[in-house]
Amino acid sequence: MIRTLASSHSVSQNIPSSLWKLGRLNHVAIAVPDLEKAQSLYKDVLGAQVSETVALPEHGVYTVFVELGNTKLELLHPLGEKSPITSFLQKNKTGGMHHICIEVDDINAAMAELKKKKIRILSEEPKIGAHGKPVIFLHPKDCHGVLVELEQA
Ligand SMILES: C[C@@H](C(=O)O)C(=O)SCCNC(=O)CCNC(=O)[C@H](O)C(C)(C)COP(=O)(O)OP(=O)(O)OC[C@H]1O[C@@H](n2cnc3c(N)ncnc32)[C@H](O)[C@@H]1OP(=O)(O)O
Ligand SMILES: [Co+2]
Repeated sequence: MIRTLASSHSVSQNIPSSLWKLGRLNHVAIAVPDLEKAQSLYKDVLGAQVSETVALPEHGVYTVFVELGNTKLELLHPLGEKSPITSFLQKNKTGGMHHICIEVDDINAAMAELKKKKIRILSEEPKIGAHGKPVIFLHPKDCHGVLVELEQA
């Protein structure tokens, strides 16, 4: 149902009764064809605090984190022949927004419920993500065109 916003700014709350809930936005990930150039943009041009490059062979990516205070950017570059971001970069040659990562308080409960709701989860089990915590990915075609990563808070 569509509600027209008049004088009130209250947002209608429709909280499903589930065993888990969404938390903070952990990061927004950007896939880039040249990691050093992207690192330099955020560090030298925009003046952000930027991490070293970390290789995550389990995920097939190199990552760099940019600190933004309320959240982070994750710069991604393919690692290895089977990187999950290779075809994305072939389609988006100058790079582009690749996924968002939202924290959850119980990733196993989230996984069980989302499976029941026919949202495709892109691994059999959670993997350990860039912050040493379990993560899963939800298929972009089941999330209105956005690849969604869920990370155990
Ligand atoms: C370290 C960790 C962390 O932060 O802790 C990370 O983030 S690791 C970050 C890297 N890891 C991951 O992304 C893992 C999960 N991702 C995957 O398994 C894959 O990337 C898929 C999402 C399945 C897509 O794989 P691939 O691009 O090879 O498949 P595909 O070319 O057949 O794509 C299927 C359809 O999805 C679309 N598609 C592909 N990637 C997309 C994306 N990032 N956002 C939105 N749509 C996307 C394609 O355009 C295509 O749509 P059309 O059919 O309409 O053309
Ligand atoms: Co990520």
